[in-house]
Amino acid sequence: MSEGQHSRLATASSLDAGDSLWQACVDQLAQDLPEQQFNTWIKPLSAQVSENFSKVTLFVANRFKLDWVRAQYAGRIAAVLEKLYGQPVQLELAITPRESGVRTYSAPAVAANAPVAEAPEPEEEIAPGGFKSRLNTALTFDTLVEGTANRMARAAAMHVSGTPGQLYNPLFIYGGVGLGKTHLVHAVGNKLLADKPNSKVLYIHAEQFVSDVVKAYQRKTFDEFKERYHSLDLLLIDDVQFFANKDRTQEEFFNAFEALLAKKSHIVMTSDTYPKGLTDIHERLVSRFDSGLTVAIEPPELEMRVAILINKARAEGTEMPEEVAFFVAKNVRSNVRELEGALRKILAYSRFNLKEISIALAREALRDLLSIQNRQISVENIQKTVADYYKIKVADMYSKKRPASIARPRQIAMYLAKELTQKSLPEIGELFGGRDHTTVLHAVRKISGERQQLTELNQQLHVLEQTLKG
Ligand SMILES: Nc1ncnc2c1ncn2[C@@H]1O[C@H](COP(=O)(O)OP(=O)(O)OP(=O)(O)O)[C@@H](O)[C@H]1O
Repeated sequence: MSEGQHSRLATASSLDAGDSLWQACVDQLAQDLPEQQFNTWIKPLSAQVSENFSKVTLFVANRFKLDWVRAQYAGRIAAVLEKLYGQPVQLELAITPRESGVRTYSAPAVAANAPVAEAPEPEEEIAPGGFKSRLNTALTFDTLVEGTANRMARAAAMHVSGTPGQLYNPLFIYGGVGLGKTHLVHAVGNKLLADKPNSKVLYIHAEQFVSDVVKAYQRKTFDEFKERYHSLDLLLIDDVQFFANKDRTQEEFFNAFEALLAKKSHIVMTSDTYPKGLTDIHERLVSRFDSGLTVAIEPPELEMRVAILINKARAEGTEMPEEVAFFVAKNVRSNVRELEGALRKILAYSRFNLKEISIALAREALRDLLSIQNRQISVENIQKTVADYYKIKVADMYSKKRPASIARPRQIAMYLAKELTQKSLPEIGELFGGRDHTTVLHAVRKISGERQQLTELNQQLHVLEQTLKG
């Protein structure tokens, strides 16, 4: 890299780099701290990073929080910043000025299933007439990379945003954490508002709906509540699994649901599981969830992960070489949120060290993450986890027995071994009692084909993958 490139990096991107440093720190803390602590104390912080990154000022809402963050977290935050930056960083805490003109960086929404009350307020789109849609305008179809994993869900969502109230009502989108469900529903709302700005669109997290019901109940304002919800053209509701065990909420949602469908308004829902997999939700609601179109979003496949990395890096003003994207995509497999975290670490690392992005740099920036992965996912671990899950003996993974009750879990374990480790087909065959690589290939193809067709198998694989990834 030339001298000129050095100074360009150091100056032109110093604001972005400050942003990246703080975001990388937040990502690390999200992994290190219990979710509750992270959401309460770290996520609401905003940071101001000095020009040369030697000083970071954190802004906290009030004196009480300032004292608490200083006592409980300042040391830890400083240590993470130092590790990321490679030099000691001076940390200061301050109370957020009321009319602050300073540019600060807020924590991104990194933690899964964060309680809505503590989530950062989304940018609110005020449609004519003053209706607040609560949409995040950054989450559009344009910024959502398409791949096999989300093709169907994306196509259905596109269709709904173009002609709401007709086909696929309700649209029920399900999948594991960080796979883009929230992004997709915001995209539906943003597209509809772009096409028809007078539409009444509302995005709401299921927990917020629960809390609206509780408030309406306490304040006896059910008429307003009903008017608000029943008058919508498009209701986007995220994470409906949170309705479990909330009877009153389920009743109100049922009413809203019926009212909206009757007037041909559209409902788009997301959940971490398919409707019949939901627990503690009334049957009449579950059957309605399933009465339109139910589509899954799968974990992104390799090519899609590569494309996501390259696109997101470009959006940050950086070209990520394809081989680096491939290296990262091979190693970070579980979901898009983790990919984003890995990308932020790499960008921050490259900016602070004034080094171009390469595989060596990515390996260095992600060393903690890679070592955790290498430690956790081994073929032995997969065999044990799958055997436990299907209640067979680990020894059956190597045995020659063929009854379906044993052969199938064995095929599932082979499939997972191919998916989650770097081992080749012959190596996997060897670890499964010296089987031929064609046997492994057959298992991998069979299970991945069936996974597309059989919801129950897909669900079991999701559970196994989550378990193995820790
Ligand atoms: N296909 C994609 N292309 C680009 N960005 C994506 C894609 N899928 C997900 N993302 C990004 O990944 C992050 C996580 O996605 P999102 O919050 O939508 O996940 P989710 O499925 O709703 O997860 P959770 O269940 O944890 O809420 C977001 O920043 C989102 O923009």
